[in-house]
Amino acid sequence: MSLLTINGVTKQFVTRGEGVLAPKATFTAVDNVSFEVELGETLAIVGESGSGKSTTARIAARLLEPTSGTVEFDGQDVTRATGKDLARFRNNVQVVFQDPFSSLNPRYTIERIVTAPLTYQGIAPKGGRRAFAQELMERVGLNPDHCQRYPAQFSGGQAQRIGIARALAVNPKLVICDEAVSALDVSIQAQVLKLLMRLQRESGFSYIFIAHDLAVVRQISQRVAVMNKGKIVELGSRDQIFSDPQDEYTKTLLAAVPRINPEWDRRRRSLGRAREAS
Ligand SMILES: Nc1ncnc2c1ncn2[C@@H]1O[C@H](COP(=O)(O)OP(=O)(O)OP(=O)(O)O)[C@@H](O)[C@H]1O
Repeated sequence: MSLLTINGVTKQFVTRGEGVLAPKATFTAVDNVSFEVELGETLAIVGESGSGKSTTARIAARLLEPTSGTVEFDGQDVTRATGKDLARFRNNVQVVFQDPFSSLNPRYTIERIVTAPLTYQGIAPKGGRRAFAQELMERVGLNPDHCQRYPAQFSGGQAQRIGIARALAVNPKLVICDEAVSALDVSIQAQVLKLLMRLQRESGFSYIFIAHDLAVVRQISQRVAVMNKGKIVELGSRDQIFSDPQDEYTKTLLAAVPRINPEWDRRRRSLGRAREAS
């Protein structure tokens, strides 16, 4: 049985009308999308800007209700779950967003931020909040003594590690990474990717990994869904998608990946390391 099943999901938005030149209209952002995520796997969703990746992710996380179709988690239909059922689902499905700073309250200490998911649910960690926060910090490769600091005292890569620590606090079964490494420098990106892969090996949860960057997707995913204009045009194993794409749009997307100049990449990496160290 799959962990998550997205079944024929469609999401329409009604755009605000602005007079006769731009009348009110219905826009289909996600169009009859279906896929499954197995426990322990990483499914990447790729596609150009506006193709519907984030809307699909938000529906999968129940941050948005679909116009039609269903979302099943662990065999339960959670499409319109409320109350305790929704709370249980939210425990199991965590989201890591693109901009780490915008999702961390600048006025809260890291200890308060990473333990917030427990606070919402009235759970008191056994050894106390401080020890729990310190353990999470260690798991994501941050100095546990820094848990009394504030978000502004961390670099972008470190802030994203804090976002990941917060997601792990409730022991989720599925983590949705929505462009989670896109805002980071290449070398920091590589470190965070390594961290995400290590955490998955340790805890066995699944990822839905949304990204523009196909090199990143190739590194982390086992299966890839390609979206175009709200539809999944192709879904297959990573190797099939990258070595033997069937759909014309997938072929175009792969052909558009720039070739990296090794010297330029080396410089970017050392610059990134220097920034992270400072
Ligand atoms: N709340 C909303 N109201 C109206 N239109 C929306 C809303 N949210 C998203 N859209 C539109 O739906 C389409 C899909 O957006 P979505 O953010 O899912 O795409 P995306 O593939 O994630 O793009 P990006 O990579 O740029 O984040 C876009 O055309 C977007 O403008």
